[in-house]
Amino acid sequence: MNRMNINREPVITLKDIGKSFRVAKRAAGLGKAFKALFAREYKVVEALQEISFEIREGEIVGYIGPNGAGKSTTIKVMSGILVPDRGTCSIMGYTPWKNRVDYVRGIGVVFGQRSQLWWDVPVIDSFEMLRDIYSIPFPVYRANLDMLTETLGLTDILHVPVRQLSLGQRMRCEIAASLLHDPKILFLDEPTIGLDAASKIAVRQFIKTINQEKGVTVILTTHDMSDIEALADRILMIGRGRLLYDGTLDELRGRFGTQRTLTADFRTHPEPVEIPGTLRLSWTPERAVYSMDTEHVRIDRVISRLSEEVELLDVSVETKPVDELILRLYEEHQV
Ligand SMILES: Nc1ncnc2c1ncn2[C@@H]1O[C@H](COP(=O)(O)OP(=O)(O)OP(=O)(O)O)[C@@H](O)[C@H]1O
Repeated sequence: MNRMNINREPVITLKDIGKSFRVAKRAAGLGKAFKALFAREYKVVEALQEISFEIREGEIVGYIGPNGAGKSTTIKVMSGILVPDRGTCSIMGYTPWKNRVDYVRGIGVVFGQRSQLWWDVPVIDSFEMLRDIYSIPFPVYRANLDMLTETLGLTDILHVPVRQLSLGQRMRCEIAASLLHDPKILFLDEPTIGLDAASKIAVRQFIKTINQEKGVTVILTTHDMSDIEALADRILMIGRGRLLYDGTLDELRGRFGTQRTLTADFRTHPEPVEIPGTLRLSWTPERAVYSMDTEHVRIDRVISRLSEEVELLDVSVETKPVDELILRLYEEHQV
């Protein structure tokens, strides 16, 4: 994210948004299932409970949480697809579900699990239809199409029907489709789901570019913490419908920041070495991995203690990977 691009005024403001769903209870057993035919029982799922946050223009925000936490529901509310039960939402001055026709001209939405492209026609035909739907002036459409074709590498696939595309190719087309009308805000719901490593990197790079060069504000839900690490330095974490964390990745690192993992390579030494104050995560005759809290034990002491026992060839020290930090946060909030 380019901090210079960030405007101080919030472009998105959610206040006390709540949404519940009434879902039919599944009856267990034949007798109960038969009874349920006549008297359906329902339970209420509190998908969102008093969700409040602000996002400023130019930010890239990672919206994370375990399965069923309420991420997609929030994106649906913010993109005007779903009306919440309570609370207010103002995005670029619009209430998404009230001024939907005007509002959608300013936003782009990509649901990784669902397509906005027409399945049986070539990609370019879907793009042309979107040009009509959004009444995009021809010069704007042409310029955006050229830019998107080049940066997302679409030249060879524009004339292929969507159903023949690989997942990575389709996702690049979905992202292009969401940006043809020059939206100021982009909602991405799991944009890298199922993609191979190269496609993930390409998608991430592109998101970064449009944020930096066009100032597009990006809200991204993902289960892939490398997406978060590569793109978002602000994280909103939701669990069981409640907002549980709002902070930067660096703040999160700082919170669990004294944890380190030490990996040592050495000449063959089959017997494991215990080092007080550390937890030995693995030991093979040539490699050992220890974790430790640097508040309680000094790394140089651990290394010198180890070198008394083995002939060290290489040592590396790492902070906890982001995946682990997030897991700790989930554990802390019991979600
Ligand atoms: N249309 C619906 N009808 C009934 N329940 C729903 C509906 N949509 C969502 N829910 C429920 O609301 C809760 C939040 O769902 P949501 O899809 O927002 O979670 P999520 O964080 O996006 O999860 P995932 O990571 O699994 O996609 C879940 O308990 C889900 O079952």
